[in-house]
Amino acid sequence: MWKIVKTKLNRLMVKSNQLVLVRHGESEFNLKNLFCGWHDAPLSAGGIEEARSVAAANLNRAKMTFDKVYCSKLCRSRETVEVILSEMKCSFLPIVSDWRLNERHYGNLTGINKRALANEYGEEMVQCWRRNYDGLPPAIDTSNIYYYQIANNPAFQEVPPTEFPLTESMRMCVDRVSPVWLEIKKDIQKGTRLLVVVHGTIARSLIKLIEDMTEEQIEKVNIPNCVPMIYDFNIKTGKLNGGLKYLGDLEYIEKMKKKVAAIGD
Ligand SMILES: O=C(OP(=O)(O)O)[C@H](O)COP(=O)(O)O
Repeated sequence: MWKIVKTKLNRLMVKSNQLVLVRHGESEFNLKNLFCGWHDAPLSAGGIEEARSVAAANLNRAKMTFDKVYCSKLCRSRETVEVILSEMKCSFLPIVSDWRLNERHYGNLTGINKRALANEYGEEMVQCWRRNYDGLPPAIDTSNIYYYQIANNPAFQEVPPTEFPLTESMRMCVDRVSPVWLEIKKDIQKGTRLLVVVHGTIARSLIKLIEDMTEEQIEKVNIPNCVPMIYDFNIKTGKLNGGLKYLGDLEYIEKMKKKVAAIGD
């Protein structure tokens, strides 16, 4: 007991605390270049390997340790957490899975190939749906083959019916993520070391809130799968000590950012 109190006291005396953000490993929908959103696609074999050899390996190499993990209700986020914790030998850590960290709902674009959509509507329209802060895909309806799977997913039973989205812009995502960010920030200021494993748009929403970025700035940010992103905070003020740091091979990270930014094949 005394040992735990002493460790916590030591941590608070250190005066700074780090937050690690990770986008989940490649999902089967990422692999096929399909809009995914609230569809519950599992990790691909490559995604499981990324969680092991990119996320966990870099975290182990940097000797990172955690007290608590946040993830979404989507299995690609949870599966990534499980691989990382197993590789880091800390599967005992508490995991908070919160529906408000689910990926942006891609509306009726869910399940559509990005290149096929660009061929039909043009690249500019597709990039507007993907990255414009107010880009709002058409609402999902029963003509979408994933409509019922999403509506009836038992993992989403905690979502209040009035808040269950049919489509979302990034602005709407930032609004839903904001209260979770305040909870995360409280943990950071208590000295709790956090790993947050989420999705492309949710990581971008958190980055916007953390760095107080403008809409134009966040539209240009693209998040590679499984690359740990680290922020250092002053515990007392809650303010950032410096900017975002990526863990891993910089050439690989730049290549993967470009891949995510592109519409793909
Ligand atoms: O579900 C998605 O995000 P995720 O793979 O991070 O969960 C999106 O389909 C990613 O596509 P985008 O990069 O065009 O926003």
